[in-house]
Amino acid sequence: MGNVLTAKNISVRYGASQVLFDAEIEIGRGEFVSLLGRNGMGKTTFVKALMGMKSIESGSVFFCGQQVAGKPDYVIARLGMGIVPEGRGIFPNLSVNENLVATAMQRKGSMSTIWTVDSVYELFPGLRKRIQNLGSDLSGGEQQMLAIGRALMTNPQLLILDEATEGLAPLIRHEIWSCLARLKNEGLSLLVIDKNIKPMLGLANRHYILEKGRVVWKGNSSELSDSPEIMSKYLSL
Ligand SMILES: Nc1ncnc2c1ncn2[C@@H]1O[C@H](COP(=O)(O)OP(=O)(O)OP(=O)(O)O)[C@@H](O)[C@H]1O
Repeated sequence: MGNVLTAKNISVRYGASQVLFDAEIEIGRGEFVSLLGRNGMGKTTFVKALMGMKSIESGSVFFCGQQVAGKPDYVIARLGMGIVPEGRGIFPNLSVNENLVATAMQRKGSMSTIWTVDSVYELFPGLRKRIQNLGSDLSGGEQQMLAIGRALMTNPQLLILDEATEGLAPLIRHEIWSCLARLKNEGLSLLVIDKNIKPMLGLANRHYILEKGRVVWKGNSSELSDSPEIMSKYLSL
């Protein structure tokens, strides 16, 4: 079926300092891929470069069969790249319902579900109870669910999550992982940045490790599980 995303030779700098060096990633349709690495290794920057939120110095990004490198973020989003950003990015002064409606794109994504406010509330029943509450009134876990719901409302071809379980209680984290497992089972392609390696080993098909802006390792979950030296060298595990 081909890849939903193929990025090659991605180099990015902030002013004088280069933070990505020929980074690459491939995501097959329906694949769950993780992007791993310690703090400050370039994961968020890589995702921003793929999304058109950070300009790239060189490299190519094929998304859904189109070259999107250099295109603005709203064009790439419209093609179906959805993001749950670090820090969640919800509107604090809009209600839960308004937050969801704000990103809605009624179209067929890569899943059998066409996401509407109702299907998001069915995925996260807790959010339905908070329908009229402002974004700022929600707990951290509820905000995270709302951020995922917002991204699903775009009916994406690829969903990217940057540290979606950070700072959440174990039970809520578990709920987020179950949600991602369900989305994967329904055929959504996912790219996930997260520090919790154990659930990632269970869920992800393949992994990429970034170290100082370079992809230093890639492989599947059993290869990573069988490489304790890689995990301790690059992930401090
Ligand atoms: N806006 C910016 N201006 C200058 N340097 C930046 C900027 N954003 C990030 N950097 C630098 O780029 C490097 C990569 O940062 P990035 O946030 O992409 O890493 P990360 O792997 O996502 O880390 P974290 O898990 O801490 O978010 C770091 O050295 C960081 O200090």
